[in-house]
Amino acid sequence: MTPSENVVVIGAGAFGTALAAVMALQDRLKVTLVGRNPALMSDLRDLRMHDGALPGVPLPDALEFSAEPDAISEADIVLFVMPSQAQADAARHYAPYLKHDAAVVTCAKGLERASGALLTDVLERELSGRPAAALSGPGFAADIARGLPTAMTIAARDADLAERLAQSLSTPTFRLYASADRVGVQLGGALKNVLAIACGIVEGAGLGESARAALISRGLAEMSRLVDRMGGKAETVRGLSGLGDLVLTGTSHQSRNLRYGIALGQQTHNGGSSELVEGAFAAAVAADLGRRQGVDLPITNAVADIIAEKLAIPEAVERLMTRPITTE
Ligand SMILES: NC(=O)C1=CN([C@@H]2O[C@H](COP(=O)(O)OP(=O)(O)OC[C@H]3O[C@@H](n4cnc5c(N)ncnc54)[C@H](OP(=O)(O)O)[C@@H]3O)[C@@H](O)[C@H]2O)C=CC1
Ligand SMILES: O=C(CO)COP(=O)(O)O
Repeated sequence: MTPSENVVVIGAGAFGTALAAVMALQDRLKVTLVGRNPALMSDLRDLRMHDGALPGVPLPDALEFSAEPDAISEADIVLFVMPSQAQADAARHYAPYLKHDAAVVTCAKGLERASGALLTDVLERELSGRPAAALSGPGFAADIARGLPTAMTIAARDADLAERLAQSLSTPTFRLYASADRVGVQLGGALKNVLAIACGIVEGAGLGESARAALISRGLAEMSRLVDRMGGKAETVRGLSGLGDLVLTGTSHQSRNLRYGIALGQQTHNGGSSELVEGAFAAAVAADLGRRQGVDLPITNAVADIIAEKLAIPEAVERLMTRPITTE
């Protein structure tokens, strides 16, 4: 079958490689993984393995690799899969090579540190207003790349675009749901990382499983309040990108955010992790957003203060537990 759509995934880390690998198994898609390191891209092409990002996972023969920015020039759909704080730079770098009608999708989970902006707004700012979609939800790169069943959400302001992207990019093992709530989907993805750190702190400090359940539940309430205030739908946070991803990363040791929180809770964190921990950036940004929007985010604020070493864990627990009694 001749592929009917051309997909480029920019960012050859764990998630970018996993998305490219699962999509390249579909005959209807021509998929290219674009990275910025020519030696790595050449190795991936030759070895069909990315041991640095996805050890032991073979990459499909149909997947193409490039380190050249003009590899995106024929793409119908371009996925930006680098850390949140690199999205603006990457968009600026690749903008001159984008086809005029290409759909662009951010696959990072976070907020821009300098502005507090959602990443779809960052892409639209850097790409002259071209409409951007966001992909988020529960799915570890290793699970996706191994073909384990996963479901995520793709959100665009235009519901037709979200549905078209969900149809195009879904596979028999990687199922996408369409949403028109970009705000809810992206705040869910950014805040769940902060709450996963909170769950890790609870685990690392030995505060118990009951405390973790309370955090997940009250964390979800916090997410809903911010989403509502920012113009999204509170019900979105009960979906894949809120509750789904919070349950996954708040309980699984595969999560880098959870592991970072555990190290904080055990007081073994040495401040210098080489892993990407999106929630460590998002905590302060979300806390600031909450203050500016007048939204109460007690768990997020506590995580931000613990990371900034302004608050010790026992004080954080006392602060959360002695808040005025209220209704649920
Ligand atoms: N891993 C996972 O399971 C999931 C991750 N995500 C999200 O995906 C995003 C990326 O995470 P992940 O892939 O795990 O991270 P990794 O650390 O594995 O990879 C990040 C990749 O981004 C590349 N990169 C960094 N800056 C730029 C830039 N300016 N231009 C182009 N490429 C750049 C890096 O390239 P280089 O090596 O050259 O520095 C690297 O290949 C995060 O926001 C994360 O939350 C979402 C769902 C699942
Ligand atoms: O977002 C993820 C899975 O949905 C990955 O979580 P971590 O970034 O915490 O590893």
